[in-house]
Amino acid sequence: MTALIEIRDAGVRYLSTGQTALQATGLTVRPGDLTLVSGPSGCGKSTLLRLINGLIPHSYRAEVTGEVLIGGRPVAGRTIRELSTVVGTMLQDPRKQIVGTTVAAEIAFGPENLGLPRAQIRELIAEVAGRVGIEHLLDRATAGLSGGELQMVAFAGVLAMRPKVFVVDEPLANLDPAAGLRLMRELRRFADEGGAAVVVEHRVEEILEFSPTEVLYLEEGAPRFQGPVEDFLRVAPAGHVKLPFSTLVSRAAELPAVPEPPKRAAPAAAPRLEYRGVSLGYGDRAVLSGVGLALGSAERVAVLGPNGAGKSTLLRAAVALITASRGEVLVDGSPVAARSVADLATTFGYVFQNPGQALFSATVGQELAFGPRNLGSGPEEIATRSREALLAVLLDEEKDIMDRPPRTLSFGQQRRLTVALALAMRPRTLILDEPTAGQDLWTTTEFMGHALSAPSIESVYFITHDVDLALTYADRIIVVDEGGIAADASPADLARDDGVWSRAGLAATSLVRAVRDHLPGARPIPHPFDLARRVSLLAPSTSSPKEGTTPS
Ligand SMILES: Nc1ncnc2c1ncn2[C@@H]1O[C@H](COP(=O)(O)OP(=O)(O)OP(=O)(O)O)[C@@H](O)[C@H]1O
Ligand SMILES: Nc1ncnc2c1ncn2[C@@H]1O[C@H](COP(=O)(O)OP(=O)(O)OP(=O)(O)O)[C@@H](O)[C@H]1O
Repeated sequence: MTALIEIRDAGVRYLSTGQTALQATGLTVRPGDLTLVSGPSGCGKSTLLRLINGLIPHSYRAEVTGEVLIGGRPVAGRTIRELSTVVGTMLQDPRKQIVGTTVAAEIAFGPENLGLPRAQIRELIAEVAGRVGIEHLLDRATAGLSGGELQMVAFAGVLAMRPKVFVVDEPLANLDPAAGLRLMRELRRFADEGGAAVVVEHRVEEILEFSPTEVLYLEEGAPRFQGPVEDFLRVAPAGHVKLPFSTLVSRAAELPAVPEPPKRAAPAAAPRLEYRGVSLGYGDRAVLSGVGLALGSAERVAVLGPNGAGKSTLLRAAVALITASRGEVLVDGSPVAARSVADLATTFGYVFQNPGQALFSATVGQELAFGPRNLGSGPEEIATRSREALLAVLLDEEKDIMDRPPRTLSFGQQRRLTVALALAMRPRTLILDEPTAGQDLWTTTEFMGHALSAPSIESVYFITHDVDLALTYADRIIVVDEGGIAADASPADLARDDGVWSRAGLAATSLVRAVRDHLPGARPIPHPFDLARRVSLLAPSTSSPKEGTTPS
């Protein structure tokens, strides 16, 4: 049987930086395969996908060695257009691939280019939208969709092209658990029907039930493990990929210990952010109504909820990116509308879901200087702030970082850069929309730890679909659903509240199940900051001998 993808001893060096991003990598994908690619942020996962879909060398200037065959034929000499009929790609940032102004037009775009008759296209739109659960969005403008909605629309657009192979770059970060499940089911079905899928994902636990055929684990651009998933679970670096809780417990001794960042008591009497009877929406689309909520100045608050529920909308109001149609939003006790831009910028460091919305300078150095310069900082002060911020997000050692154009960083590195931009303003509260997208577990733990230890930071409010991240980092979890605040509780109480959990479509991950089983009624998960503590607190009796080491 001809392999759909055959990569032999491939290497990639980007010409813009001279950096080798991939070396000595091989991969064979046959019909029926679902291949999982994992590895730390910046290890070369997206680079590998770009080799498969032809973006390298067509759209990125790069020196390529080795051999890449798609559908049995070398990619060299084939156009991206031709390759796109074989390989369907879902990028990490869906905004980069959506061309249709409405959702229906987006799904129709590929089939129209393939010259399919109108009636068939109409049927295809209905079928694909039904399969991925976006029928209700068909008439919507793509410009006004939430991050997760957009991701599913991009997926539907690719599905409608009927490719032979799907390559999907970190699909789960922006999706609520139900949508993630729908997407993974479609990919499995796609493979079972004779296609194949290559999925880049850190959240290994969530891919396991879809029986990946093979795992390729990259580190610093080279394969460190390649083989069956059962073997991978034994040797995978436990601090880097999200493994099932039982696997973590059995390998607790290997987990990195990261100290919990200091908490600074807040002298302020008023909450940092308060909503009094607040309604928010876009034009005549009401999203949230009658919200009453007070977030403290020294709290770590996670915001969970389904795609499109209004999580980003809620927090955008903190920095006046959206104005309440009713009620009042207060910052440190006074109306947000009355506060100056500079004042808001030093109160809240706001990090968008999509780095493209925040990065616009020619180099990382200019990007970092922009905010502090507007606050009146001089060159020395700017240099100090930039250095500190890069250190906090683990980008200080990246080659020639200050002179690099931001677009030459990996997606995860770009996301961390946007956190650095916020930190350079020395805000008191960080607001992070999906902080873990593009980040492996170790990077997340480290950079969240560093960021929260930054001297100015008193509190952090973060939006996430990663239930475990919310359980381990937050003091308090807020669930946004059905136009309002559906729950507001401590992580431990919320984990045990089966009602909210299923109503809001949250995933009962293996950690959630462990909380429910191991510590009935106790006050558990006292936001154990690091994994080792989390494991020891939840299952003190089960630490077993070290099994395997890092993959080799
Ligand atoms: N600029 C906009 N114009 C019109 N509607 C919008 C706009 N931005 C968001 N919406 C709609 O408002 C609702 C809430 O969007 P929001 O981005 O707050 O959701 P979210 O909970 O953050 O979702 P996700 O988990 O997918 O990021 C969605 O139905 C979305 O389609
Ligand atoms: N266009 C580019 N030009 C130069 N260097 C690049 C470019 N894109 C990525 N790199 C570099 O190549 C390396 C691999 O990047 P890649 O995007 O493949 O990583 P990744 O594993 O997908 O990361 P992430 O999980 O953070 O998205 C990184 O060091 C990155 O900085």
